[in-house]
Amino acid sequence: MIKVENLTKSFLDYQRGWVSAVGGISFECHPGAIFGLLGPNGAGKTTTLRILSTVLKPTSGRAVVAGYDVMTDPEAVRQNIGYMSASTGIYDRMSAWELVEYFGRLYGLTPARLRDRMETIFDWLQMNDFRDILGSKMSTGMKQKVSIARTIVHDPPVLIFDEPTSGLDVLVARAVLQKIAELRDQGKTIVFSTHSMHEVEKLCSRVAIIHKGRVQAEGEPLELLARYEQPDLEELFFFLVENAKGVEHEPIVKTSTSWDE
Ligand SMILES: Nc1ncnc2c1ncn2[C@@H]1O[C@H](COP(=O)(O)OP(=O)(O)OP(=O)(O)O)[C@@H](O)[C@H]1O
Repeated sequence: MIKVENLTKSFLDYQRGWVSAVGGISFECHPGAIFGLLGPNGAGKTTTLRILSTVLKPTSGRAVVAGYDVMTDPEAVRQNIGYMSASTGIYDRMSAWELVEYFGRLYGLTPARLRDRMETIFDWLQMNDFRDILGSKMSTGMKQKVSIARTIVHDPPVLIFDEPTSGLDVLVARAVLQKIAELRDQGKTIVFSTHSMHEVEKLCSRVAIIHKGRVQAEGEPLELLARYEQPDLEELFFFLVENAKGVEHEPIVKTSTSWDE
């Protein structure tokens, strides 16, 4: 499961001073459930997910993923998650099979276990027709399937998807959402970020609406509509964004051209 407590992250940006990208986010997500982070551009979704996947260190607060603290046990966290970001790449000169195999080896799977996992995944994602196609020749839909395959090859209990349908046509997006729902039904703990209220309605058992680095509301979608007396998620979203409280940017305290990554 995932437990996030009062997580914050600030960056030093030489034009804006200290930017508080995440200003005290808390939530929990359990096995067999999908937790959605819904927010506009710059809300702090990617930063939160990058902390959960140990790419970034938090400024303060705590995040426990699959039983391991991201600060004190990042290696164990990485073994237990699959993280798919917008830049989860496909290599032009590797075939679908070679790429997934390569990531399986990086995760330390034995040859027999890796072979078994790959046969299962290639069947499940219907990738057998393009096993030997190079990345440079793949369609967007094929690439997205390979990205999912490389994310789950080591069968991690926790999956983190950063805007997994961004830039996809409706057919490919629908197929991706269907597979995420099936992973949930297999008992995975899933957190994903999106701009799409429709995706939240379809998939998420709980959602945090994030704006200006803060959780503006968190709960079950239907319960949130009742709590804020809004007719649908779209109205709720605009209501919360219009009334959002944010984290103020602190003034520049020193000059720097480096970003705190
Ligand atoms: N490395 C960095 N240095 C400085 N500021 C950063 C850095 N990374 C993110 N930010 C700032 O933090 C804020 C939150 O960014 P983040 O990428 O987490 O938002 P997001 O919700 O994922 O948005 P999007 O939907 O556009 O990806 C933004 O103001 C962004 O400019």
